[in-house]
Amino acid sequence: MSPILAINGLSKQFGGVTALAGVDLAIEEGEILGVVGPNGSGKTTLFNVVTGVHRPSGGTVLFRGQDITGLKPHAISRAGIGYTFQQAMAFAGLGVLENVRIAGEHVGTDSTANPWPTPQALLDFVGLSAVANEKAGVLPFGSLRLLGLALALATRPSLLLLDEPAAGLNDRETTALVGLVRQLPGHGISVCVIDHDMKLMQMLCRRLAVLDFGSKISDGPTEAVLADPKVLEVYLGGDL
Ligand SMILES: Nc1ncnc2c1ncn2[C@@H]1O[C@H](COP(=O)(O)OP(=O)(O)OP(=O)(O)O)[C@@H](O)[C@H]1O
Repeated sequence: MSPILAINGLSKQFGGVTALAGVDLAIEEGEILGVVGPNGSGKTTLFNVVTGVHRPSGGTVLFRGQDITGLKPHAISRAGIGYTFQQAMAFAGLGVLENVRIAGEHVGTDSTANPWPTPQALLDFVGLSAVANEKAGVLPFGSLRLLGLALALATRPSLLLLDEPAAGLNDRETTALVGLVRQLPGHGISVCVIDHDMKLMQMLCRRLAVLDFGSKISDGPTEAVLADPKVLEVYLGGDL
């Protein structure tokens, strides 16, 4: 099967800084792929280029075989790529359910069956039904993260990019999040996740790709990648 996302020779310069230096990466249909790497290795830039926040300096991004390189974020969202931010993004003054409703209005949909046909169904899925009518701004941090996931899912992605989804969550909240994300491929949603937490990545991902100074240095089954001498060298003295 061809990959849902094919990244070829992707590069990004910020002035004199090379954030991405010719990255090739494929995300397969139905997988949960992890992307790891030290601070500043280019992970968020990779997501920002795929989602159209930044234009690449070179290379291409194919989504389901279509060239989406350099398209605007709304066009990429409409094509079916969803994104959660490191900071949960919601309208603080609006209700939780209202936030999900609005997120679902501002995107196109593809022809795939919608596993959560209503905003309420999405809130049930992420476990926030009890606070449906609360203002988003009063939610505790962990719930705000779950709302961020619901907002991304409301855009009906077939590929979801998660940027440090468990940052700041306690163990119970992280376990809940892992349980939700693992269900996504069963709903037709492929996932690519960035995180520094290797335990989380081992729970979520059968495959990892590792970036270092903007280049991919390893890519394969999670256990093999974590034992790769090149990866161990990068993380020497770190938290691997
Ligand atoms: N908008 C920008 N302008 C200038 N430089 C940038 C910009 N965004 C990222 N960079 C630089 O590009 C490099 C890669 O940064 P990026 O945020 O992609 O790394 P990262 O792997 O996501 O890091 P972290 O794990 O700390 O989030 C860094 O040197 C960073 O300073």
